[in-house]
Amino acid sequence: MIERNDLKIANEFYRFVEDEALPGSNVSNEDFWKGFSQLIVDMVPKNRDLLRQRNLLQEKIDQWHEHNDWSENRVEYEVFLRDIGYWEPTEEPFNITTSNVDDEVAIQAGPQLVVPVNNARYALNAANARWGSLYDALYGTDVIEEQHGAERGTTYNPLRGKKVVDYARHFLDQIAPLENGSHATSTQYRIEQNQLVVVQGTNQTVLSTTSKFIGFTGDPSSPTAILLQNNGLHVEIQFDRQHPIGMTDQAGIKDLLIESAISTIMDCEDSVTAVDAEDKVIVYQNWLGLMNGTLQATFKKGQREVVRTLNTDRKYQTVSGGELTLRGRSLLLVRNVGHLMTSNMILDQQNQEVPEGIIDTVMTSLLAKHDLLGKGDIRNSEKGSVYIVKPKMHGSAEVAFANELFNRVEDLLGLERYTLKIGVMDEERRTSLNLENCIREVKNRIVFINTGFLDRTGDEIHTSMLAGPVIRKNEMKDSKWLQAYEKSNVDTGLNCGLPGRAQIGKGMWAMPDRMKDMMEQKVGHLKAGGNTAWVPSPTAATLHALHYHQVSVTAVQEILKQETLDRNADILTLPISTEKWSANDIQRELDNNAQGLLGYVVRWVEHGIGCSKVPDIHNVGLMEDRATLRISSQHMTNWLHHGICTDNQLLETLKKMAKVVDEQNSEDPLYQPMSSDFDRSIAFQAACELIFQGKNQPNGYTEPILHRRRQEFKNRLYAKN
Ligand SMILES: CC(=O)SCCNC(=O)CCNC(=O)[C@H](O)C(C)(C)COP(=O)(O)OP(=O)(O)OC[C@H]1O[C@@H](n2cnc3c(N)ncnc32)[C@H](O)[C@@H]1OP(=O)(O)O
Ligand SMILES: O=CC(=O)O
Ligand SMILES: [Mg+2]
Repeated sequence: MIERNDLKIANEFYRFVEDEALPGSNVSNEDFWKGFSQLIVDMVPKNRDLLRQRNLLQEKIDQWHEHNDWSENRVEYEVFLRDIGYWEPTEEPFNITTSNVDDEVAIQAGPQLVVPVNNARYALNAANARWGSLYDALYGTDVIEEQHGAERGTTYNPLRGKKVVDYARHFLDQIAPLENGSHATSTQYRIEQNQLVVVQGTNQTVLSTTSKFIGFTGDPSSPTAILLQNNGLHVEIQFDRQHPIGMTDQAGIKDLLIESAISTIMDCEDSVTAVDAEDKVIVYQNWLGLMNGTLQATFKKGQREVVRTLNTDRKYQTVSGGELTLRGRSLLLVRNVGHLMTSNMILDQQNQEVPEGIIDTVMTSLLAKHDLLGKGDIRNSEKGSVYIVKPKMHGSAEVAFANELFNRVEDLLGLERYTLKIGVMDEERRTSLNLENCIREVKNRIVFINTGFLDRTGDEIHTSMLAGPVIRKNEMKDSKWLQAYEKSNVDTGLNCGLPGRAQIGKGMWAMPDRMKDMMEQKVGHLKAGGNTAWVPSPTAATLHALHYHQVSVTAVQEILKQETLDRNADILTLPISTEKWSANDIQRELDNNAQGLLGYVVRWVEHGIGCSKVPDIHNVGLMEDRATLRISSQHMTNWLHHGICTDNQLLETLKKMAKVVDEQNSEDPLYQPMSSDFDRSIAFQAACELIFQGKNQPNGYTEPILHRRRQEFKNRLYAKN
């Protein structure tokens, strides 16, 4: 540890700050450490008080459930929540005033990709996922069904290829219909007298709405690309008659390039494993590389060595002879960790670990200053803003704390007030109930609210742990509280004037391989008023982008604004079940939760991987992160507490499913089977602790156990080496 300004700082982190973060930031080392130290003195006690308040409220809620039956006393329950200050009084209506927001957040409706920022290869891929190939996204996923000769196979399947092309032509007909005929029969595209002319054999036609054609590349008589715009999003038709696909296409089309991940969240939180200075420096280094444009990843794909860097912008000629530049990369936001955890990277004046959320805000802002100063060739925010997503806040006092922290960090780094923007995750019940007050606390800097329904489900289970046994996991998405929460979130966002300044976001699609289902269901997010929604991969971003061409979210929001909603109806309908499940149903539920939990935890604790695709018992690969772990662990804790299962049954289930997970990972040479020694397996012990100690975990969070167990595993590794 290095001692500086009354702080003890882990050497690795200190060197990163001194050698990489501060140089070029226009902040002197002296001012930085002095200011950071004072910020810690002032802010840490407030952070601790907020956590104490969380615990106090949870204790009161637990006591209430011990003495009352919620289903018989619903009104009393609501009064009680108000009395203890869990449910806050509302004040006068207001509108947010956030300014200098990039169009990607303020105006354009489209997909939001999330990626663990500590994985440079994925992070670069995500930043570049602003544009994606529709042909690849269709050919490579189940959107085109694998049947009747259209299977993927090992070599190119022309029948599957034809289905892809048909789908894409149909999409063009939807977003840019022709005055006559269909894109399906087009044989040539060219530009004549500033118009896009579409030839169909001996006939020619134009677009029904000619203004949808906004640019091109190449020769007007034989362009290499045609740029269309619809609902504020772009699509590029690409031509190349020498290309293997283009040469088989009657119009020479080789692909449709879709504007896809309009924004991307670089995640430092639930998809990341970072438990010490060594891990955190990688997180910060990657974010710095994205902010100054120098991030690079070199890796092998098959036999090929790939060097991945950030894409440059895209240039077109306009119809009127000018030049048009479109951004080649997603607008990047960064998700900090929440208020809960502390980090051994910095010890404060009392030798206590400093809250990691405070360090994250200081560091991710300092690193983003490299973008604001615009020294590199590549810019993130053209409007000079830094976009920080703040997760897991409980109620308006915690949001007010974040606001104060942001003020302090702006002062520390010499940034103008409200340069630091905030995205508020609506993912704890105390925030859902008090969302309007939460938004008010950051009304000058808020750029999004987002229904993080996964954490929100975990919080729902933990908060009402003592109220009764919860419904089965898969029933949650149709439950009353969840529907009410989603509606209330949109309604609050509209009433606080978010459209035009900030996003109203919807949650993650957690089945990365089920793209056909996503195409059928995720359009619902737009119809419910969300102008962005989370996707787990670039391919999902490209496919989900099609929804924003089909539905104008602006029009939907206009209609919703006219409606009046009783925001509170059903939001406090607890997901408690009175069903008598069969022994078989109970076992299947336990098996499913245990498999997902173990499959995720083993990779977290022993491999340092914070987001994984883990098969459920139906063999559907599910995106698992810390929020889904919070659900599965709390669910099992709840059933155990209410005697739906016994300790022994749970332990035997975990042992049985550990063998299944071991089998699933058997091809990984670095994998250590849990079942070879359950007592010695740190991952297995972590899994048990998450469930058997689940009632005592703060708000049901999994971080404290995961971090401790990962540190234990790392120590064992270092001791061995
Ligand atoms: C509740 C919440 O908080 S949700 C937010 C947290 N969740 C996330 O951030 C989800 C992020 N997604 C992921 O981490 C991954 O998609 C997973 C773990 C779900 C699946 O990963 P894998 O099993 O490796 O995916 P798969 O093998 O199908 O695809 C890998 C390819 O897709 C790319 N890819 C997958 N996900 C992403 C992503 N989110 N961003 C960028 N690229 C991605 C990889 O770069 C890789 O391509 P490459 O070989 O060209 O580099
Ligand atoms: O962060 C997202 C969630 O669903 O939780
Ligand atoms: Mg979350």
